[in-house]
Amino acid sequence: IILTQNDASLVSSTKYDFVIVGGGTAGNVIANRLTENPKFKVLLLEAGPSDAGQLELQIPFLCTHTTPNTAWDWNYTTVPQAALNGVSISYPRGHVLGGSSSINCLVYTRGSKEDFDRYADVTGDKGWSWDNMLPYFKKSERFTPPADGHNTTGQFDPSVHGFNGRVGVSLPGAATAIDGRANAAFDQLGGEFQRTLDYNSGSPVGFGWSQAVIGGSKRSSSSTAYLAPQYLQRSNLHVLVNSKVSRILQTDTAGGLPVFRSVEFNLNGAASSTKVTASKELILSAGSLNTPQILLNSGIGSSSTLKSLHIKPLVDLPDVGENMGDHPIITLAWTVNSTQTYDDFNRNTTLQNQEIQRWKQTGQGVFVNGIAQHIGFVRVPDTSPIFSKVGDPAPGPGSPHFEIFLSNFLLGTTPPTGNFLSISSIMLTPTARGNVKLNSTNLFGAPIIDPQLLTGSTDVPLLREAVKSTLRLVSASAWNGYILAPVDGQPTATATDAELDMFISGSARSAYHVVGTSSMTPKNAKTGVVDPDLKVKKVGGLRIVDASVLPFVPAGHTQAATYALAERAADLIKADHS
Ligand SMILES: Cc1cc2nc3c(=O)[nH]c(=O)nc-3n(C[C@H](O)[C@H](O)[C@H](O)COP(=O)(O)OP(=O)(O)OC[C@H]3O[C@@H](n4cnc5c(N)ncnc54)[C@H](O)[C@@H]3O)c2cc1C
Repeated sequence: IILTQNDASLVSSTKYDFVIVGGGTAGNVIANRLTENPKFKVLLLEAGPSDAGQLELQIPFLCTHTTPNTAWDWNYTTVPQAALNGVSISYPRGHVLGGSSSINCLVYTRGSKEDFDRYADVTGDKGWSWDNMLPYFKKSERFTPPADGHNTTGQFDPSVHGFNGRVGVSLPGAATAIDGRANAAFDQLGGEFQRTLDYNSGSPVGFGWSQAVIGGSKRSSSSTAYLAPQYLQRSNLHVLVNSKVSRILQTDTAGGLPVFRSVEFNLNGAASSTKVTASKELILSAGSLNTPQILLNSGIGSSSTLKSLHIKPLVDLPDVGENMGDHPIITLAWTVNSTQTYDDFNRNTTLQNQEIQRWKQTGQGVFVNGIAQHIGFVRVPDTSPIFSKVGDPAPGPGSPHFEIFLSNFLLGTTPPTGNFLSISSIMLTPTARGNVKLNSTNLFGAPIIDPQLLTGSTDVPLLREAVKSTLRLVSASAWNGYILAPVDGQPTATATDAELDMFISGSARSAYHVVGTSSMTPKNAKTGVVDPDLKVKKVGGLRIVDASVLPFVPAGHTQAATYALAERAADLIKADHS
């Protein structure tokens, strides 16, 4: 049941087996799976509001309207980014039930087999390998016919998908004016643009139809999927929204280790805090930025840094908040000779409202689609000079270095007139590592976020390859008569590397795929924050289950990996308490 402010005393007087901090992508999976056992009493604490009834969170096309500067976003900003001409960039995170899965851009990509095999290698736990994780991808997924009911034969590989899980995943539900030309361009050019049946098979290289977290015509989030009414009816699940956890507290000592099973939270911004204690485990699922913030505020982190902030160090774990990995993204755009793009739906509120009515009444139309119709993954050849000094940052020879996706509109701020095609590239194998730290003047306010985007030695060269590849894609004759001109200031095929690099430093941003700030390392390793079973090192009673535990960002948008890791985590937790 979703509790209200009036139920605070019920929470204080209930004995919970598990308390989960953060009702986001991963946290709701854990809440759902643990309460499958009627003997477990679970409290889920979410800082943001409920997502119920919010159209912008439900309509796939409106995903770009959910952030920044909304009540559903933590509205974070990074520190100035040296490789981005010193600008501070907006860094959204979901602040609502469902977390970032309620506000993200819905793209469903898993990464490569080798990403997961590398997780297994670096943690010493084969459980994180692709072969072991594929059943968890399938367990979380409910592959669903697209809204327009078109024949999807040959557009995906059913053998790698789940059809009975929780999160709806679907191919595009409305055809767009660029579909035919995009497919023709892939086929004309071949090579790096070769098509693949399904990039979610573990071997992503190739281009195909986009897959998005859409069930029917609606966004499928961890809230709509894992906290659907039939699960919220469970009497052993209490969900408290508008409840911001400030820190966790040591409850006792076991086996020489401090045990942390209590949390302190403030309901609806109240000045006084409430405390609850889990009898079995506390699970932090506050995401890659807030999980380390909570740990640090609780005295778990680098002891010397904590001392300098006048926080009593309780557990020395210097890697808390370090090892941050994220994907840089850059979007190119062209004006096009068509009135069939989606730009008018972004700039004209009358048209937008008409389309919202159509979506509500029929579940059809433009708004059933997310941001991309086609997605492809490209691997830079092994012989590239980029790799000659430092080697290939990809986890293996079957993994891509960048992703390209096509949008039938200008992805970014829509100008008053014009029709556009956008092609965005995401550099998938960053070696830059950033960090998140407490803000010394406001420990519980926004943390200091520094992803250090594009500062790894192969980062700019690989993003430059992505831009070159995009320029080759638009050179296909399939676009003749359609693409008119690049938008102002954008490089063309004759640009030098120096010109491309200038464009990159002026235009690259984050794809918001931040991971790694509570990294998994082998049991007994001196580095890292959690063991491969996601238990926090050097303490008892505490696990972390969210994207922050992934030691490397996978070659894909990060929600699919987060769902799968949370599904496995739920099994690990259940097994420990069976
Ligand atoms: C704008 C945007 C677009 C994206 N687009 C895509 C995409 O298209 N495809 C894709 O796969 N991935 C995308 N991502 C990334 C993906 O959504 C995230 O990697 C993933 O959802 C992270 O899941 P999580 O469980 O780690 O954290 P989250 O889902 O962010 O959950 C953390 C939850 O904890 C809550 N919380 C935090 N601190 C506290 C506290 N102190 N007390 C109580 N609760 C707290 C938060 O409010 C939130 O609900 C996008 C992300 C963003 C921000």
